[in-house]
Amino acid sequence: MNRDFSQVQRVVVKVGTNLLSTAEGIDEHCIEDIVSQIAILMGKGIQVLLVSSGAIGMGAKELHLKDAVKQVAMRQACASIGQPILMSSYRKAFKHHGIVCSQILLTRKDMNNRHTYVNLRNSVMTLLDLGVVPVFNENDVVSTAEIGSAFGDNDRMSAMVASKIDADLLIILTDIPGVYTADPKKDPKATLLGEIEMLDEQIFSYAGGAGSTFSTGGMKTKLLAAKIAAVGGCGSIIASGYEKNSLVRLLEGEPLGSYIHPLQRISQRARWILNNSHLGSVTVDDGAKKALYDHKSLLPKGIVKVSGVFGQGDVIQVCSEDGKPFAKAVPYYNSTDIALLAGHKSKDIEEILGSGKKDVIFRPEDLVFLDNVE
Ligand SMILES: Nc1ncnc2c1ncn2[C@@H]1O[C@H](COP(=O)(O)OP(=O)(O)O)[C@@H](O)[C@H]1O
Ligand SMILES: N[C@@H](CCC(=O)OP(=O)(O)O)C(=O)O
Repeated sequence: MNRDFSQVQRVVVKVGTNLLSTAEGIDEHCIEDIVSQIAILMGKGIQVLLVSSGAIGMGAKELHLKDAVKQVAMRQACASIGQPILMSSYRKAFKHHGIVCSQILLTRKDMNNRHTYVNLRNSVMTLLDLGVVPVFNENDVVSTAEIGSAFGDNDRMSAMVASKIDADLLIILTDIPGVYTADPKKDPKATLLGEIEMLDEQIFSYAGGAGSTFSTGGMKTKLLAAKIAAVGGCGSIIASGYEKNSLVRLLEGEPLGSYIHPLQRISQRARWILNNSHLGSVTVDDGAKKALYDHKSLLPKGIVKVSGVFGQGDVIQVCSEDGKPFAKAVPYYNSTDIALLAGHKSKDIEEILGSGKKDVIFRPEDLVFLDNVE
C-alpha cells in the first residue's frame, strides 16, 4: 500500500532511550542526527514536536551507573540529574541549525485536568507559531507509576500529545525496524508487519517488554500509544531510528517500519473523556445500558451501584451488571450524590438533593462507548 504523507503538517516524533544510547550510555551523536533530520522537516514547513526519553539514562551515565536503575527514588534522582544534560545536548544540536527548542515536562495529571491541558495547548501552539521545537519528557521527579500520576512511559505520553495537539502523524523511533510477530531479539523467525490496519488482540499478543537496561515498556506500550493516536485520527509509524535519514524518508512515504492506520477522528471532548483516567464507576442495569446505546441520557433509576470517590465533572467508567466497563462518561453529580439517587426516579432528585439540580446523571454527549476504541 502506498503511504502518502504529503499533506502532513504537524508531526510528533518520539525517541526512546535505546536509540539515543551506545554501550557508554546516551550519545550526543544520536541526538545530533535526530535534530538534523528534524531541521530538514522544518525546512519543508512541517511543525515538529519532539518527545525524548533519556533523562534517566543520562543521569545514570553521569553517576557512572552500569546496571538498570530499578528503585523509584533512584530513577527520579537520575532523571533530575539527566534531564538538564539531555536538554543542553538538544539545545546545542538545534542551535547548530538556527532552531530554538523548549522543554515541557508533563505528568498525566496535567493532561487529565481540563485547565492545565488548555494552558498546555495554548503554550504549545504559541511555541509552534514561533517556530520553536518543544521537547517533551515525563516529569519523572514528581510522577511515578506507584502514585498513579504517571504516564509510565513516553510512548503513551507522545500519543496523548499527538492526540491533544491534533498532530497528523506520530513517529515512534526505536532500536528495532518495527512491529514483529514476536520480539526478534528472542525469536529469530519473527517477521515484520509493514501495515497494520487495525490494532486487534492478535497484534497485541505479539508485543513483548523493553529491550534494554534503561528503556521502559517495550513494544506493548508503543502499540498502546498507536491505539490512542488512532482514536485521535492520527496514524503512527513505529520504525528504527538507526535507518539512515529515517524521519525524512518516512515522511516521503518510504515503506519503512510499521504504519498503524488512523481511525475516524472523534471530537476533542470525546478524546479527552477516553484518554482520561477514571476515578470511579457506575454500574447500570440492562434497560439503562440499552437506553445509552439508543443515545439517551442516564437516569438515576437505572443505576445499581456506585464505586470510587469522584466529583462532578470527573471521568468515570460505566459498567454493565456483569461488571464489565462499556463506556466512559462525565457525570453532573459526585459519587456521594449518585449513591443517594441510585434507583430513584428523576422526579425525586429535587426531594433528595434540593432544587436546581439536573434531571439526569449525564447526557449522551457526556459519554463515549469503548466498543470501537479499546
Ligand atoms: N513484537 C515485537 N516487535 C518488535 N520489538 C519487540 C516486540 N516485542 C518486544 N519488542 C522489544 O521492544 C523493544 C523496543 O522497546 P523499548 O526497549 O522500550 O525501546 P525504546 O527505548 O525505544 O522505547 C525492542 O528492542 C524489542 O526488544
Ligand atoms: N522519562 C524516562 C523515559 C521513560 C520511557 O518511556 O523510556 P523509553 O522506553 O526509552 O522511551 C527518561 O527520560 O529516562
